[in-house]
Amino acid sequence: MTYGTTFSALRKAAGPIWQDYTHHSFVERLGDGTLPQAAFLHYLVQDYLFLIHFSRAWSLAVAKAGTLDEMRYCAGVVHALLHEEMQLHVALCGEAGINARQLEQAEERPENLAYTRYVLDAGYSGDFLDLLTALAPCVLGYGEIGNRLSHCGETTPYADWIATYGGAGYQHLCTEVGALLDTAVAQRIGADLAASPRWAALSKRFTTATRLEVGFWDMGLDP
Ligand SMILES: Cc1ncc(C[n+]2csc(CCO)c2C)c(N)n1
Repeated sequence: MTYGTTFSALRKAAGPIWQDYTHHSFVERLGDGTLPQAAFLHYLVQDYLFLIHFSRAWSLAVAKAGTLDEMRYCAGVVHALLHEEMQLHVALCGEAGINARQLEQAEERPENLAYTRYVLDAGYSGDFLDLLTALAPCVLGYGEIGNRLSHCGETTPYADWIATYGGAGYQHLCTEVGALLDTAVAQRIGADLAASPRWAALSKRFTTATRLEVGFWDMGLDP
């Protein structure tokens, strides 16, 4: 699965840490069904809090956007996060007896705090591209994971989660976010991102966010 040329370059520059994220043992155990349910629920509760902050971060992208197209696109992601992705968590946790109020009142783990505030800071202290490169590993990494797990044909209790990220709707979103990134780079930097003075900092942001995704999976295995 490829989601545009900018993502491909950033992913390559991240080196083995990208594989650590997308092939983490949490992910492999979601795929083969051996992940304990307690670990999955712990992850979902933390992820619900994560998504609240990511909704803020995509809202900040609306404010940092340079064009109406960028604004409209990011506003659409905010809507999808608040009304769709978070509802998946409410439904899955509800089945396990955890209600929405309990989700909101859960205590944030430091790994979660580190990641979400890092991304928000990228947006507050930087521009639209800084924010988008910090957001990209989250969206596109889950795209790769969902795509891979949905084709491995294993039966697992986590099939609904896999179907969400491996399904056509989410894969389409990833293609669009990849294109948003390519267009944003083309409009601000030009054809050759890797040759621009901003490459090192943008690549570092992407790699740091990827490291924080690895930390999030590690946290998931440690309820
Ligand atoms: C730790 C963690 N990383 C990535 C995602 C996936 N995700 C988060 S925000 C977003 C934007 C578009 O819906 C997507 C796909 C997650 N849920 N939790």
